[in-house]
Amino acid sequence: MNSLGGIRSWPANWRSTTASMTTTESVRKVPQVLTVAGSDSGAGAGIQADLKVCAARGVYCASVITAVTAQNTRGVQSVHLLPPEFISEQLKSVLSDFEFDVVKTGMLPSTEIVEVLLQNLSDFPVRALVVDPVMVSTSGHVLAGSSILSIFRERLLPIADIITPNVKEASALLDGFRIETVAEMRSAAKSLHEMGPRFVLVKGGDLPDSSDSVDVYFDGKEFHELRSPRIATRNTHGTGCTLASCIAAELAKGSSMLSAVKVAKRFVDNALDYSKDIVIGSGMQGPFDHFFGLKKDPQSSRCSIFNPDDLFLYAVTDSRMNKKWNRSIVDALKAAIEGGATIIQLREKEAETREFLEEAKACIDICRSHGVSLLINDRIDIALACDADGVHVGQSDMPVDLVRSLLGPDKIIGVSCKTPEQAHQAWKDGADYIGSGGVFPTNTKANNRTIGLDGLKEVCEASKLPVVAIGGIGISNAGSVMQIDAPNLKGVAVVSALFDQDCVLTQAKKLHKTLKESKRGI
Ligand SMILES: Cc1ncc(COP(=O)(O)OP(=O)(O)O)c(N)n1
Ligand SMILES: Cc1ncsc1CCOP(=O)(O)O
Ligand SMILES: [Mg+2]
Repeated sequence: MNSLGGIRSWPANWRSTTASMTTTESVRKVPQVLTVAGSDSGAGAGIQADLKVCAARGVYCASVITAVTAQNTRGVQSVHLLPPEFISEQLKSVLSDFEFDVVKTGMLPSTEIVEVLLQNLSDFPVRALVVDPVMVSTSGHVLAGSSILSIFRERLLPIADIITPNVKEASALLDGFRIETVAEMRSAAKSLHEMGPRFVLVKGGDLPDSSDSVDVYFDGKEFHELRSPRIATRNTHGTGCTLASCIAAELAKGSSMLSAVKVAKRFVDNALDYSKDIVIGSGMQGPFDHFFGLKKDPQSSRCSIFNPDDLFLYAVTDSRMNKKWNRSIVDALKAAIEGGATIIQLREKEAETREFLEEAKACIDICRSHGVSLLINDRIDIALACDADGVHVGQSDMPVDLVRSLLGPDKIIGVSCKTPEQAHQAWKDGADYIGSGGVFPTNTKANNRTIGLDGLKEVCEASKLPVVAIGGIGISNAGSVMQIDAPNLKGVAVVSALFDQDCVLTQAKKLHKTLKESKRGI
């Protein structure tokens, strides 16, 4: 693991060994994951889910099968374990050939199978290990009994980079520790962390009586509660395998751990939402569609991992203000994020291209390590060059349909709109959100027409996209903005309220608190 919780780097010579096997000059390394798990004949979970999510996230996935299950949407009818020697043959075969970035484990149903895995991981060290301690199927069938608990605790967990138990699995690993609240999930995450994994994600999907699905992430120092609204659907078979494999895929592409976890959670939420009404099989646990990102309808075709709730406290940077207060962009961003900023836009109106790019790269590192998206203002070329999470463009910048075709389906695109017509066009052109304002007069952007709270409301009502309000917003008036009656108004974007201030951290915290209180009051 590197300092951001990403994965270890390859030895300096890996590229030359790979290059020696090809006749072409340039070698393109494809991110690679190995899944070591059980086969699900219904293809909703297990190896089949792992292969699908990795393919959907642009990562190659090889598979070592530990057990073959006869299962469908009604449950598990039968399980056949493969002989440990043959599992070892599979492991040797692929580990001696491929250069996996990440190994992900799922169903490891016997001590002997864990032993052969450990032996092979010691013969062929890998860069990162994601352990999904699969024990019971969604339908309640035991897939790995209590006999595996001690080898998990003593030998597998200590070498894992992250473990992803649900509450039942966390409880089993902790000798039956009762987990019924988020506070108990936190205690469980802490105790599991003491067993050796570098990161722990306790999944709260099965927690009784909660309207949100809350997962608790612990890095040994800090907890993060990752919340998303529950999606009413029967099609949840394979969510655990998908989440863990998506984490593995994102790590393989170079993400930090927190960022990988956030992307994976969002991927699962989006897949569940997209597939909530599909009918496959006659049972109670249907599979979902991992390829929602490839669908034909332009509005549903984007494999977007954008979460509109991220617009809650949108920090837009300003280099003149940083100069005035004598702080670096990196320090300003760190403070804003620590104070609660949920998305960042790098708005650089003065820098030369080279300087802007260097700045963007430094900011990307900070944002990725905190799992916060970074968008670039105006400059599509800079966004492409630094692989930012997206861009924000205005009505006189590059047209949105062209931006979408240049950036592809995954990137976030925001568009400034002052009128219902512009909002409709932004949606048609494939934007993800609208920035609407100036709501109040501002000194930050010259000659900017103020639309007021009424203008904002009119845009929100016409918009099929989520909206963030901008312009002259600060602690004193953020409440009045959030209280306009518009469910798609997701937050406020601010420049001077954070960055033209003595202490960015204090202002961010105060504004975050104000926004939370006004949201509660709605
Ligand atoms: C979130 C958000 N909303 C609106 C804007 C303004 O964009 P634009 O109209 O292109 O003006 P400039 O920022 O480029 O001056 C924004 N940047 N962010
Ligand atoms: C970029 C932008 N677009 C519309 S208003 C504005 C400036 C917002 O700055 P501030 O939050 O300091 O009023
Ligand atoms: Mg612009």
